[in-house]
Amino acid sequence: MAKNPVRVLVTGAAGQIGYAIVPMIARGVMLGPDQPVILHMLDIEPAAEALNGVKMELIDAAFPLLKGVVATTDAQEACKDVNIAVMVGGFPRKEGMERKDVMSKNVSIYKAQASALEKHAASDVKVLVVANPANTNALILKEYAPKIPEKNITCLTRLDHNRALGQISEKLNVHVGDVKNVIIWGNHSSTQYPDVNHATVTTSSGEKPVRELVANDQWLNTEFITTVQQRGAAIIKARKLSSALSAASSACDHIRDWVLGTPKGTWVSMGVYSDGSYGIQQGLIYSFPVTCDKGQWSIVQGLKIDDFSRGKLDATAKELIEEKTLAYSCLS
Ligand SMILES: NC(=O)C1=CN([C@@H]2O[C@H](COP(=O)(O)OP(=O)(O)OC[C@H]3O[C@@H](n4cnc5c(N)ncnc54)[C@H](O)[C@@H]3O)[C@@H](O)[C@H]2O)C=CC1
Ligand SMILES: O=C([O-])CC(=O)C(=O)O
Repeated sequence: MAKNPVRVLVTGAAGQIGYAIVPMIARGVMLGPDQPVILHMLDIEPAAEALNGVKMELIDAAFPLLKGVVATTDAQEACKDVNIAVMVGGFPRKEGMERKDVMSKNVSIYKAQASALEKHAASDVKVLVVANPANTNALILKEYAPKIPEKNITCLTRLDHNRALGQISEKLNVHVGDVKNVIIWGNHSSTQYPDVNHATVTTSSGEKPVRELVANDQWLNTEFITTVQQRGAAIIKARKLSSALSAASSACDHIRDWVLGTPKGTWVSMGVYSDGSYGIQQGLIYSFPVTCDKGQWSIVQGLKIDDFSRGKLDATAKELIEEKTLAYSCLS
């Protein structure tokens, strides 16, 4: 029997990531090739015409799984009965703007959209915040939508995770699909800590630790980390636009694994509400290694954290605490 359609909201749908992600969702990349979807697309009034253009293209693409499209500038209408919400809409930093100005605009947007989601979305809606500052926007959304379970509000660090897999694959000249269990700890910012201490590569003679195969701790502890931390900036420099196809693809990976589960023996990175694991204070949205089963994520426990890693985990937590303080000062 055919499945009932799942309603998927994409905010900022007329933007770059929006344009890349909606055809992926309509093709089953996010929820599977047998899962019909109804797309809800939200953008703001100045982008209404462009948003309608995206809707026209979705109709023209004749996707068999796409059972309906809602394209609107009304947040309440956009959020109505949605099961999945991918929050991409936001205010980008413009020349001359201070970090506080960007933070102020975005936390106000996320406060308002939290209320629309809480009132109108399905009670078990799963939320993924992509727009920057992603962790702090997600935290604000959580605080202002108290009826949405905190476990249902996450932010995207899967792009950083995939970037780390990509760098190891390039370094070792192995297929990216054979590399697993890297970790992104902390903030989706340049303080994030890409950690390979538990990562492995599947080889013809079994699974081998990445550290052993790379055999270059100097590279792993310096250049590898900064390359992943700075990859977003490198893409902006090269494209004069920020990452869109990789961000869209990683957002699909995030939701797919969350809903359909992670493969046995594999974890992924997700920005989730800290429960105090690994000494990270509660009350932050922090990226941890997680496994997913039956629509629920769980933080991977018991990984050994050496002194080098401890310092990095704490430094990115410190930045998130500062962002949280700044966000609240913008809202007060
Ligand atoms: N977490 C991650 O890994 C990544 C995050 N990003 C972030 O994703 C966000 C979107 O990036 P792009 O698509 O490249 O930007 P973009 O500027 O092309 O698109 C953003 C869209 O959001 C819309 N928007 C603005 N305010 C809105 C509101 N209140 N409600 C609904 N829509 C609204 C804009 O009109 C625009 O269409 C940015 O904040 C970017 O920094 C980008 C790449 C990776
Ligand atoms: O900095 C940006 O706007 C883009 C971004 O988050 C990334 O590519 O990781």
